[in-house]
Amino acid sequence: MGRSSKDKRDIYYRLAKEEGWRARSAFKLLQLDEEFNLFKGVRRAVDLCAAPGSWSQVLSRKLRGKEEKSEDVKIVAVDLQAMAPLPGVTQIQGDITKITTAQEIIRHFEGQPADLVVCDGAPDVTGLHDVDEYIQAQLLLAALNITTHVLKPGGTFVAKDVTPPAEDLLQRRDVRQTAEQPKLQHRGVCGV
Ligand SMILES: C[S@@+](CC[C@H](N)C(=O)[O-])C[C@H]1O[C@@H](n2cnc3c(N)ncnc32)[C@H](O)[C@@H]1O
Repeated sequence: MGRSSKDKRDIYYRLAKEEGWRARSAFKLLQLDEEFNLFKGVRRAVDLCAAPGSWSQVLSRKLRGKEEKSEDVKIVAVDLQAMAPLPGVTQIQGDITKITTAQEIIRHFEGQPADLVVCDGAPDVTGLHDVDEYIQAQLLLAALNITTHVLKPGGTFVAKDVTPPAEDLLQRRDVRQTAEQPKLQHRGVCGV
């Protein structure tokens, strides 16, 4: 049975279609919110590696609610790939490991730092375990570097797929961390 047939049987795949989420991964963020109350008091957020945009959809719905205009809400979404527009979400197409992309993100939060940074980054896999682990760790390092510039003290950083070296990295950066396994899939870390 092909991958897409398998996916179609997946309860979260069907639920995402029904509820209008762009990807089933929306439920990972919603589950983390149930567990950690992630969005409480959050008005400014960054979504790193955001395409096709289901986490940005969650942020848009949770932070803006039903209000047509939420002047104080700011959501910046970044990905290598272009994304279809979302209400209240500013999009940047770029590579988060590049200094120019990092600078562009940082510019959006100068003066008023973000309350929340999320990163669901997944590089293309090469099939070579060590290489893939290294690239994944580099992506997390890039996300963490950007976070140190845009996140307010006491803000929340959420990232997925942390390899053992990257966990060490978070500890070295003195980030308080909680390992969490959303019901949907993927090992993740929520640093607060
Ligand atoms: C699993 S998808 C993210 C799904 C997204 N959270 C959602 O809910 O729709 C992983 C994304 O990471 C992006 N990505 C991988 N490496 C990146 C990089 N260096 N800079 C920016 N985005 C990257 C990919 O383009 C891909 O869209």
